[in-house]
Amino acid sequence: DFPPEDSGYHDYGEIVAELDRIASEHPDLSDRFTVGQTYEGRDIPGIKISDNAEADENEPEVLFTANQHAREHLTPEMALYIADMLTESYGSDSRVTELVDSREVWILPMVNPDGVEYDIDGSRYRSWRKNRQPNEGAVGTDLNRNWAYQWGCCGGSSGNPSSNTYRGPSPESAPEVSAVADFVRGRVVDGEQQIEAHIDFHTYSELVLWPMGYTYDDTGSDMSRDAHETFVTIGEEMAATNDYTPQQSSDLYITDGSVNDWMWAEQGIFSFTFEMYPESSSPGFYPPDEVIDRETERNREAVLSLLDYSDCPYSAIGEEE
Ligand SMILES: CC(C)C[C@H](NS(N)(=O)=O)C(=O)O
Ligand SMILES: [Zn+2]
Repeated sequence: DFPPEDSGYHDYGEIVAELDRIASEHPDLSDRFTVGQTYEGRDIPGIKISDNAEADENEPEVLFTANQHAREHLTPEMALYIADMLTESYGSDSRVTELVDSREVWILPMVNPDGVEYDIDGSRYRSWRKNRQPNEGAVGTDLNRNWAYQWGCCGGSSGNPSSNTYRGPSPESAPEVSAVADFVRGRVVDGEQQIEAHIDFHTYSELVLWPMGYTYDDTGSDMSRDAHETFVTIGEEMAATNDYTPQQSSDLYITDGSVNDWMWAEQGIFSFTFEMYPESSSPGFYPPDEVIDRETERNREAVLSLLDYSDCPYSAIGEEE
């Protein structure tokens, strides 16, 4: 568990309990689900938020994922905030009500629970990033280098099992990545991916990032000019609401096998990364729990804006689909 002074953060059991609480308090607006198991056998928990949540209605879908990286403990709090905000404000905030009625929202607050539990199970934080899957002589695959698009292509990951950016022995070798990827592939209905947009929450640096990550090029065979313009327009609009810095992922550094590149290039999903608070290494990965409310609420408008655009992202640049 977290130390007493950080008891505001939720460990794996507490995240599951919170999702169960939300589902029991709002049975008409939510549906609990699991996308699969981690290496150590934990269920990867999820909640769907929508009116008639149990039904698959023909509405645009949006996915929020968090905690690919174990030590980034502010990120499951962000995902929990979204689930709470959408259910609590339903019926009182007309914008939220409209969005919940017309969208289907999938939330996976803790994609790497094995890593999270390992990070917090000692007398001090371990600064653990990867999952807990053993490799040759070292433990852990970096989930955000294990996705199957351009995996290991471009020097944006490591082939050394002890590296913190170890890409794994093969794409989707991490059960956590294959479980989430399978869930997303499962949202292709009659050949059409129902998920339109996605945010993967990380810490830290206060950035809004969009693909591609494996190349510095703005456009190419996997990123048309219209798609690039749409990413930039929506990304900059979201950054204007939370005062993060908007940029292409590769402007930060080259990554290969990242979730954003796979979501966009393989599934056509407008996929972003939010690097949350703080801006710099103090307090870095372990801000005090007093910042949770402020730093999750800070992204409220950005989340609502993406939900808005999800019925037609290209409308951001005045185009039809
Ligand atoms: C999304 C990418 C470009 C940045 C991310 N940074 S983090 N969250 O690991 O510090 C990462 O290295 O995976
Ligand atoms: Zn991260």
